[in-house]
Amino acid sequence: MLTAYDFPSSKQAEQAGLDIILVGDSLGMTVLGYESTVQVTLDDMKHHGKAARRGANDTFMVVDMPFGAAGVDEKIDMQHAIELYRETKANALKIEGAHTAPLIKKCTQNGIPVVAHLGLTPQSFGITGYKLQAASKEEAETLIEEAKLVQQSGAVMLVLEAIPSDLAATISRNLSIPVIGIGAGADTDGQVLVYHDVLNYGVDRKPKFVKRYGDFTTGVDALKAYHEEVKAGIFPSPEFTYKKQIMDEVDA
Ligand SMILES: Nc1nc(=O)c2c([nH]1)NC[C@@H]1CN(c3ccc(C(=O)N[C@@H](CCC(=O)O)C(=O)O)cc3)CN21
Ligand SMILES: CC(C)C(=O)C(=O)O
Ligand SMILES: [Mg+2]
Repeated sequence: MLTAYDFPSSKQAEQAGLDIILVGDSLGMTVLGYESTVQVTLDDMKHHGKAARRGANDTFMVVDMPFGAAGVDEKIDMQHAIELYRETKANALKIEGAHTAPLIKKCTQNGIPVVAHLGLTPQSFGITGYKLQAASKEEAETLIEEAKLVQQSGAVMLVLEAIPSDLAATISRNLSIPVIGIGAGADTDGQVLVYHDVLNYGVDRKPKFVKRYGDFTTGVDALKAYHEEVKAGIFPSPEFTYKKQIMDEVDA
């Protein structure tokens, strides 16, 4: 699983054969320049989800429910879920936190597949910070119970973020649904990373769990070359110019 947030990135993910595209609310930080995912709105997610779908019609696409849109008031949450699912043509919605178990159940009953997200849930960074979760025995036991709860509530998949790898392995073994890890070690059923982290594209922090497979910072060199060539009169050369044909016959 890889995040993608727009038409070209989802098209690339589909061309690369990724199994699942996640239109993550991390888009707030990677493409909108917000300080956290807390600024991301339902409209942001609809806008990007629709664009991502247009680039990848044949790939399973998960869209994040943003901060404040889920886990607050079940009636209103359901309206948000229905709108987001319908408008983006997502295959599933992802919802953070075990407190949303009743919403997972309601969505499932109404035909919306839900991906649960436990461990580090970035929408709660104000409470938890961005750090390893479930590091104590008590917290590990709580997380195991929460994972069972979201599965029982109907979740079709679980994302586990920033937890000890042995705990993630145990949860993956104990659940029947696929478990996708990020910063959760090698023993989950799948992995997810953020597009901009994988390609080193405009991100300045690198969490421990990020491996870079490409380097989009070369884009800056390309932009410099373009700028220099225009200033030096090198671009546009004849090969990039439409031919002269009018002015020979025009009185000016
Ligand atoms: N570009 C990007 N990649 C992500 O993986 C990501 C986002 N954005 N935005 C939403 C959340 C936030 N995430 C984050 C953000 C920061 C750390 C981080 O700095 N972790 C530190 C550990 C800090 C500590 O333990 O005190 C690290 O070095 O891994 C981790 C996950 C994961 N998600
Ligand atoms: C990091 C993944 C799991 C996510 O939720 C996101 O990209 O928003
Ligand atoms: Mg997210």
